[in-house]
Amino acid sequence: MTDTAVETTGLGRRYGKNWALRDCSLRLPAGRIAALVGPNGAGKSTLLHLLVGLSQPSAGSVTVFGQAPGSREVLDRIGFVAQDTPLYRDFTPAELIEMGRRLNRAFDVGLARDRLDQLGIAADRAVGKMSGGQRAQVALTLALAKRPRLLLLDEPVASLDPLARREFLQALMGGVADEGTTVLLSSHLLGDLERVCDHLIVLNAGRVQVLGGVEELVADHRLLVGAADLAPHGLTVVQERRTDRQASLLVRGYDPTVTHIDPQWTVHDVSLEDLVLAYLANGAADALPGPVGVRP
Ligand SMILES: Nc1ncnc2c1ncn2[C@@H]1O[C@H](COP(=O)(O)OP(=O)(O)OP(=O)(O)O)[C@@H](O)[C@H]1O
Repeated sequence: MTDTAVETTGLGRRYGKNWALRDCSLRLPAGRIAALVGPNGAGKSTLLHLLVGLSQPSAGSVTVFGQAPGSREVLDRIGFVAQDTPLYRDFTPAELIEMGRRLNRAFDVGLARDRLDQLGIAADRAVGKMSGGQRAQVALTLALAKRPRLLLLDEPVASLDPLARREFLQALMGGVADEGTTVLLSSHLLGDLERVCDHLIVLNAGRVQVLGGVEELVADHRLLVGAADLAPHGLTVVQERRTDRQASLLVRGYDPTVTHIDPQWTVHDVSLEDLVLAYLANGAADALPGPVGVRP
């Protein structure tokens, strides 16, 4: 038994000349709910596919619970909901549940049926005739019924309405809190992620840009606002915005006992959304474990 769910070292995946993922080194402790965030084309699906063994590394290495991805033993422990929730469209949920039971040794048929019942999703209707949101719920149900130790979700809530999204995330939280499941959840909906995730991975242009616990990261950043001509110096600035008179600086590692700022300047907490957007806007800044870094 290992307390590390996912570990990658120098992991890279290239398509032709282009690196979809480069030099990715990260560790995801077991039991965490991690947000995987980044702009379109940042490499999120590529990373998830490498973890499931659907794609092979071009460089570096990856382990899931200490083993190479793709083996039967590892696959038994992973639930994966791919982007656009591909399901056999002519099949009904009842048939998909039966297929899940035959393919997975630990498949929980009762859990799957009960969950669909609660959601009011008919077990005997072809999934191809369902709405995108209902299909997403069926796909999540099948993944949860595997009782996975690692749940990988590639933009699972994109097609859900706000109520369904909340239900989905609550079910996710409930399910994983009971079971201690590790979750890696790719999404563009930063507000949702802030509520459910305790760990953050930001990918930008194929690289890991930010990595760490959400609480620690949020606590380590501040927004400083004040007159532009009195702007403080010597701070690690992630993003700077200026008008003629005013400046606002999103900074990392601000310590009021060390850095003096003008009393007219104000200091504000940041949300996870502020933090992620600031890093994405400044591709040269990063917040990785280890020394504060600005890449050459
Ligand atoms: N099979 C493939 N063949 C060629 N290029 C690919 C392939 N899969 C992904 N890519 C490229 O790799 C890069 C990363 O793609 P990926 O799908 O991992 O991004 P993403 O972060 O999941 O994006 P999105 O948020 O749009 O889903 C993109 O430039 C994409 O065009």
